[in-house]
Amino acid sequence: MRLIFEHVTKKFAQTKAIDDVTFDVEASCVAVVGGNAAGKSTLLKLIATVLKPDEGRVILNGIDIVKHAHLIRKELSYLPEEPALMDTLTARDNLALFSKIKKADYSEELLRSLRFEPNGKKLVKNLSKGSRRKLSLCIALLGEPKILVLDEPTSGLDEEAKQAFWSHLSTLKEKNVAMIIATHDMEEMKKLADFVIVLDRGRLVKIESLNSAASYIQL
Ligand SMILES: Nc1ncnc2c1ncn2[C@@H]1O[C@H](COP(=O)(O)OP(=O)(O)OP(=O)(O)O)[C@@H](O)[C@H]1O
Repeated sequence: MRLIFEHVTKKFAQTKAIDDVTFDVEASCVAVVGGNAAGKSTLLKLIATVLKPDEGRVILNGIDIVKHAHLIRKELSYLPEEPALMDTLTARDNLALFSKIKKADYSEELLRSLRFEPNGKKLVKNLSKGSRRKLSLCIALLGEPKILVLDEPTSGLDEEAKQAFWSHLSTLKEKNVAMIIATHDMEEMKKLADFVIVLDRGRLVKIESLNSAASYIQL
């Protein structure tokens, strides 16, 4: 994956959530880190084409994603920090519904690999935070997307589920799935990521390579 940010700014009223960010990375897996309100979720939303920049361009694999959002949306799956689930349906019904929307069946193997055992009768609104997270992850991974944009994917997961998830991502990386992940789980991310992008109050403060095979140009 090649991801280019060219002088990208995104404002909310007076707040510059992303402030003149510029980088050019070629990598399979990019970690986005920073403290609260650093701009991580906003950066991911720009890549997922949920938001448009006020200034600048975002180019993903040669495509200007503001001009051609529909092309990127076909290949990309986005897990928001607060995923929208159908609360009044069961987990299985959610999986069936999102499978239809994404035109991709879910497999028992996927559920097992994320340690998710959906309870037949419970409605999603009554599930624990961790179970809701596992369900959201299963939905995000439906249909074998080529690019994953994941916002705090392991938040609320227990240790076993976290390990299972990182190991699943590692397998996907071997299958050439590209990933951009905002996380506080840096120990695990260091094993997976080729680059770490560090944000602070909307500014790019550091971009660090963790893998000599990956490359970047900070313009
Ligand atoms: N929809 C919005 N309306 C107004 N301000 C927003 C909106 N989204 C983000 N912001 C502001 O933009 C800044 C960056 O927010 P963002 O959610 O991108 O940060 P973050 O690094 O993901 O934070 P956290 O780790 O706390 O989730 C914050 O000051 C936030 O209040």
